Amino acid sequence: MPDSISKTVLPDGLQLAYRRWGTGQAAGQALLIHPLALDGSLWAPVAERLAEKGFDVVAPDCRGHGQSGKAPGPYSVQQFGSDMEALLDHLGWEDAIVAGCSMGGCVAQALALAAPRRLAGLVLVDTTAWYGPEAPRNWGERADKARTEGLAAMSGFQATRWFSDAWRAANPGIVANVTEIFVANDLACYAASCGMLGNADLREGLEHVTVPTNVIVGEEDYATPVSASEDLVRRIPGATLAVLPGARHLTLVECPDAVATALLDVASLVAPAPDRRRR
Ligand SMILES: O=C(O)CC1=CCC(=O)O1
Repeated sequence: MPDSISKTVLPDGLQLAYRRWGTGQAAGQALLIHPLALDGSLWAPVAERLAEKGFDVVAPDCRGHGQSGKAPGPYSVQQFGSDMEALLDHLGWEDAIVAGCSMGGCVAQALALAAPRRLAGLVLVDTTAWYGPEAPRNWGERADKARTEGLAAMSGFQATRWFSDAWRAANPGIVANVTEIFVANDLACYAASCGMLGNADLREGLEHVTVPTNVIVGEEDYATPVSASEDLVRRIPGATLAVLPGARHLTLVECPDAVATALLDVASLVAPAPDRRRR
């Protein structure tokens, strides 16, 4: 369980909710950004492992998600990234190791491009820099399906995208919890988030990322396949790739040990604070 659930007010007046583990601990600071139509609670298994190692960990609910304000769209990954920067300001964190899964990975990249000094390290989990030329149409169709059929009708499709067959069979309670979070989404915010991903293109500028970066992906991820992670590794100087055998899209839930290890590995490469300030 997180130590607390808090809210801050963003510059446009919207409330941003966040969970925090290991409050004030000094081993490092980690900001964890969740996937589409889910919330910061998805990071709990990873956050608990980091807090056990002395990290101060925060996982927000992005705008339009979870307990954060339901601003109308359109949304952009740049807006979500600037929300994260406002959260860092609120926390008094000059920088943090920033990890994002799927949509959260796109937001983490947007933050890295817009405000590179706010990152001490970067961990990109089951994500992509670009969903490809068909993305606006594909994500538009996903939003239309949600509007016409409702999110509950999509939950079976989502569960098979999120988790491997064996893991779903072994963990029905967790699958039910994640599905419950998905189904509770505000439809307009879900559609705006789909539109955001359809338009997201973070490819330009990733060659300038200088912080230690780990990219991690499930071997069976067909939402953001291994090739998308390989592309990230080609673009980001010095980035390393871990492919998790047998796992699918939500490795933060399916393989929390591996994802926590990816964060700790990045933390071990982070320069001391005075050197980071000089960047
Ligand atoms: O495609 C999916 O269903 C999964 C997904 C895409 C973006 C995200 O955050 O989750």
